Amino acid sequence: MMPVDGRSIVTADEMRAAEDVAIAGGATVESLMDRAGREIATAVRRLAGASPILILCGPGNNGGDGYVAARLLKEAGLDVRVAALSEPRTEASRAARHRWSAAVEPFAEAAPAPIIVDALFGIGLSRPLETGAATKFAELVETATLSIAIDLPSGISSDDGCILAEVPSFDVTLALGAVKPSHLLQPAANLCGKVRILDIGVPTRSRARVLDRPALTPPGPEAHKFTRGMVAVIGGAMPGAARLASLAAMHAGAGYVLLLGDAQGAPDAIVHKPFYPEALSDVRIGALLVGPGLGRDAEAQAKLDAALATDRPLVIDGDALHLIDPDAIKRRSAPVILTPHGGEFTGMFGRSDANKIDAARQAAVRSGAIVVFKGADTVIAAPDKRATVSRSASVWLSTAGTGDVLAGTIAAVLSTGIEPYDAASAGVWLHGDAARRLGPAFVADDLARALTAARASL
Ligand SMILES: NC(=O)C1=CN([C@@H]2O[C@H](COP(=O)(O)OP(=O)(O)OC[C@H]3O[C@@H](n4cnc5c(N)ncnc54)[C@H](O)[C@@H]3O)[C@@H](O)[C@H]2O)[C@H](O)CC1
Ligand SMILES: [K+]
Repeated sequence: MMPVDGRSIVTADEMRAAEDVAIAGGATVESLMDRAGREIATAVRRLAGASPILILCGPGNNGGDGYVAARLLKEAGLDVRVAALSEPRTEASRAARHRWSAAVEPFAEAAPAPIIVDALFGIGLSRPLETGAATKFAELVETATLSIAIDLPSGISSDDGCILAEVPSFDVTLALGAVKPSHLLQPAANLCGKVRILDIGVPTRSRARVLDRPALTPPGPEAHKFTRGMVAVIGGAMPGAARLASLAAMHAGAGYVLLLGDAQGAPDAIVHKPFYPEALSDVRIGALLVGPGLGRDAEAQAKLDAALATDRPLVIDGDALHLIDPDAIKRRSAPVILTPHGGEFTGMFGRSDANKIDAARQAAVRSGAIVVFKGADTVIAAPDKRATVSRSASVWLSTAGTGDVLAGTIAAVLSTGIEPYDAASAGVWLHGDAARRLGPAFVADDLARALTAARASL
């Protein structure tokens, strides 16, 4: 059972293509299923101990994996029952069913068990479970002491984070071969519990990955405040937001933070001046941040235009996202990172039918910028189609000012001169780690200060 951080995210089609490559290389569906079943049995044994197990098998190869695992767990001496939703319909799952020598209970009549293993549907789910089956399924999962989904909780579609019918939430999901988008994208991700990957011997390729702990180096002995990174934050109508972003930039490791606006109450370490456009052309500025609390009036627009006119790397957040034309960003030669939440994203790029990963990619291609599409399932995408998805963030991040903190954090990392996509990813990681450290009910100021500990942990 492998943790998911840093691993590739593959769609159902990419998984099937990987399976085809393995089969062209000499594997068979049966051999892949045997391997998957063996890995599942080992994982379930580790998780379940000696408790009685009920495995729910569906008609496809997900069900086939369930029959193989059931046989191996029974051979290992465990108390295992199988209930099937219908007869197996694929050749491999029929063969696996055939090798299960004990009874197969009708699904509708299956008695509960402490351990439930869901092998009803995996990446092949194409429509919601029928109402009766969905109700029975929820009952069995909810009364179990431990519920384990094989590949995906049955009822969620693999690639878009959507829940097709009411699906109970699981304690553990064992992703076969690789994580799929719905293990990370909301609302489906919330039903998966802990996600672990089982190696089934099918190598996968993808340009999408799960966010991993970044490799940021500490300052060297020759470092000074400007080589550590200088961040300039443009203040506006709501000065608290820019102050918060400045505070975050300091705690995320910037060497010098210049706040161009009202700095009342900000720490003395933050240098402050009234806004003047020429200040933005200082060649020592490693990252310019515009947007938090900027306002949306003519003055705000003028400040944004001044920022866009410089050749400094730029983070655009909050109000500035409402003022900017995404197609205009492409004309800039220096890097741009956009940090929209859902509403800002739709406002800028319109509604998209694509999943959140592809929507962020399309926005990155259109704007030529790195797009940080925020949420509990933040996606970072680059114009070259690289994408990184953050594991579910702390629910306590849903409080005022945390977006300003993220923007300041990303600006701090960007100011050190590292590649913008890596800077955005590292910023998202530091922000999430700071939130994890704080636990419940923190305020954005605490979050900014907790970045010191997050940064120190790298
Ligand atoms: N990808 C791999 O390398 C391996 C995957 N394995 C496992 O196989 C499943 C995918 O199997 P597949 O047969 O394609 O799909 P499912 O088992 O998810 O089920 C599809 C099956 O069910 C029918 N169906 C779809 N939705 C419903 C519904 N709501 N109600 C009733 N019937 C439905 C559909 O028509 C099909 O007949 C993957 O997740 C892994 O678990 C291999 O075992 C190992 C290699
Ligand atoms: K399943």
